[in-house]
Amino acid sequence: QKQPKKGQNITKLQHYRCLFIYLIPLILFVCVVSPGPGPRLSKVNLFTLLSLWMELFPQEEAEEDDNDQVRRVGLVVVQDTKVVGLHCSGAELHAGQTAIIQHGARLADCQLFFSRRPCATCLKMIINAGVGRISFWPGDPEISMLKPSITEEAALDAMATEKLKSNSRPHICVLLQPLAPGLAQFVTETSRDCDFMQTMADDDPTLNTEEQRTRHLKDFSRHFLVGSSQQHQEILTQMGLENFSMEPYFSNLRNNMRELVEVLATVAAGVPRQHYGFYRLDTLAVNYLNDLKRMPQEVACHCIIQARLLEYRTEDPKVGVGAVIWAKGQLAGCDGTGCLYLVGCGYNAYPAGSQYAEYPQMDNKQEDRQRRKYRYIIHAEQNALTFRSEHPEESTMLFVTKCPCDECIPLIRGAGITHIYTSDQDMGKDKTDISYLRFSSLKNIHKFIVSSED
Ligand SMILES: O=c1ccn([C@H]2C[C@H](O)[C@@H](COP(=O)(O)OP(=O)(O)OP(=O)(O)O)O2)c(=O)[nH]1
Repeated sequence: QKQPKKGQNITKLQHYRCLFIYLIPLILFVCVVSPGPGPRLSKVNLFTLLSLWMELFPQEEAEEDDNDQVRRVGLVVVQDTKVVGLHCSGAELHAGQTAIIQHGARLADCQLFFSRRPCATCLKMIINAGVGRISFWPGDPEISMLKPSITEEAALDAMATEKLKSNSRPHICVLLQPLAPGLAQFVTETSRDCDFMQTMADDDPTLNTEEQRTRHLKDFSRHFLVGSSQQHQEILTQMGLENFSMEPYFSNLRNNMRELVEVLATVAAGVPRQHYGFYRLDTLAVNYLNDLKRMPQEVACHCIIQARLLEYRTEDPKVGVGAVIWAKGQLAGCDGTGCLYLVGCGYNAYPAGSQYAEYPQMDNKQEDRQRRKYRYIIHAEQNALTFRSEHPEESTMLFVTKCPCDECIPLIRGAGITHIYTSDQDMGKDKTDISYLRFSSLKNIHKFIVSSED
């Protein structure tokens, strides 16, 4: 057997030394010094998740009857990649009809994300309004094929929908994407450590998200997934999606659907319920009942979870922030949201259109202040206010996952926000480039922070 020459061994040794001296520090530099953004939700998946979550918007009326064949639907209206409407079915109007009533001809060239394939009655009006693209979650459709079983009504609706689909100008499709690698794990970790959980864990160290997540997962799976593969394949075929009902597409589709439902359950579990809720900052217990009348706790939690979903589009490598603005109109009732309507929403990110790493990404631990992110990043509230689609005169509520900073307070006041729902993490802190000193003394705006009931 040929022995390696002495010189060859030295070369190998040098090679390994080079690896230690140059390569490993380089890898560490890339990972630690310039962390880059964590895994992000794709826009398509964010809109899909928001549509599923809108389907579960808390309702004043009795819960849906198990035998009712028309199922509730959530809907997200997107214009130029910005969310301009969040809707859900109410007692009288379906989500699609509500969007027509609220946006009318402004729906032209919008994209619609439905939590179920809409019924023919909604679809014909949506197509007529000139919508650009319609995407739906490929579970049981609005006119249920599962409840109680495929009846004449569901079959007729499926046929009419097919005809409308094939004759229409807008592209009607299923848009689902696999989650970015590592995102599920990232969502689990950040939900466990998010500001809402941390605030509560200070009072109650036994609090953990796992139990709540398991409960949500069970409920949401029952709601959004079709239990048996065979039934799901039948539904897809009835809806003209026979390609999806074949392998390997079918397994991929079910897997993507399951993953998204898991993300929704995890994010929702990051906002504690039961003994916790949003209470007025200055007079916590005194106004408890009044506050409940103003905004039911379930609705406040629902909106903050929308903001938490938006967080996962952040471009800040360290902290994601999401914000949603809703207003309370005069006319209650036609929509499943009562008299609430969306004003705008956003997350923290670098100026629209900028390239990755074009601007500094470091925090205030970086000594060179020029390399810090703060003068470049647009805050979640700033994006929500900039791209708001309505400018209401009435009660306007901001739901934001981080206490608004001093840079945002004058903007919030100037935009006429009347109520803020947030967490008190960082409140009162001054971190040189960003400070949170003005929120607690902000006057004439009702402030609610998450805390325990007592
Ligand atoms: O009202 C606010 C406040 C902050 N941000 C965003 C901007 C920025 O992207 C990030 C700053 O967060 P933080 O104050 O936590 O600073 P940090 O330096 O990232 O973290 P640390 O808490 O370690 O100082 O949060 C908002 O979107 N809205």
